[in-house]
Amino acid sequence: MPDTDAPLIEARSLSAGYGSQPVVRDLDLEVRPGEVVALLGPNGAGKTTTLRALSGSLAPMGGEVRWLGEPGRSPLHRRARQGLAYVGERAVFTRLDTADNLRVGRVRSQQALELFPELEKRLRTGAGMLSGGEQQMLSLARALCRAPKLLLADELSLGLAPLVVDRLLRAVREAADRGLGALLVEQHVRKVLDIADRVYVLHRGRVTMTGTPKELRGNLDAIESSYLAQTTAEKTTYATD
Ligand SMILES: Nc1ncnc2c1ncn2[C@@H]1O[C@H](COP(=O)(O)OP(=O)(O)OP(=O)(O)O)[C@@H](O)[C@H]1O
Repeated sequence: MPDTDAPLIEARSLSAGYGSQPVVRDLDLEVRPGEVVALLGPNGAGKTTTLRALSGSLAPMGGEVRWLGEPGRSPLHRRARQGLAYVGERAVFTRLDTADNLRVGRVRSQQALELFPELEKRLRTGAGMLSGGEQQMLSLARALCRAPKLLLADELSLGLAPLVVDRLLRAVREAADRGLGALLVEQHVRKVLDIADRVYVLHRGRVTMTGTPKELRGNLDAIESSYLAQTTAEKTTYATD
């Protein structure tokens, strides 16, 4: 009998990067069905690189990624057919209207509207004219309505208003409650901890903390100040350049 709780995706001692330079080193991480996992860390920590290596769009430099229990590399398009959804920057066709964006994504409008009724009055609006939040609802609807097994999402809420962030995160939580596994890279630390089951904190390419949100709550200030420290360090570097 198949193990329904088996990890959808697993990284074991994963190293990944660009050229000969690893950005992420010795990373162990997994996502199981029904759980929302948050991947946190300051700018440049290697979060996007991790997602790219997990998705199959970046080859590991060391260690391995197992997708649906299988080791070895398969390209993103094949993983997509097998149930992996990747939502990065607002992935909408700006010259098409909302309804056509859904059609191209092979999603029925009705199904998308059940997820985000807000889009109903925007079905005939060009996606380029939608607000950032509406564009991200459209991207997420296209991903979730195809009933993926695993969602990898890179900063879903970048630059969006807090209420819209809540709305998007709630949609992911509800999909996870129906069996989706989700790995979310998020800058909204406190908001994502409200919906996450587990958290990994990445710093300079290594996991520095992992646990449940409850276990990490005591370290929230340290996590957030590592983001600020990064920003301050960058500013300092620029100032002395
Ligand atoms: N295509 C690339 N080629 C070379 N180096 C890259 C490339 N993409 C990212 N990097 C470098 O890898 C490091 C980690 O970047 P990555 O985007 O994974 O971090 P991140 O944690 O997602 O940060 P951010 O929150 O700023 O997106 C950075 O130093 C970045 O400059």
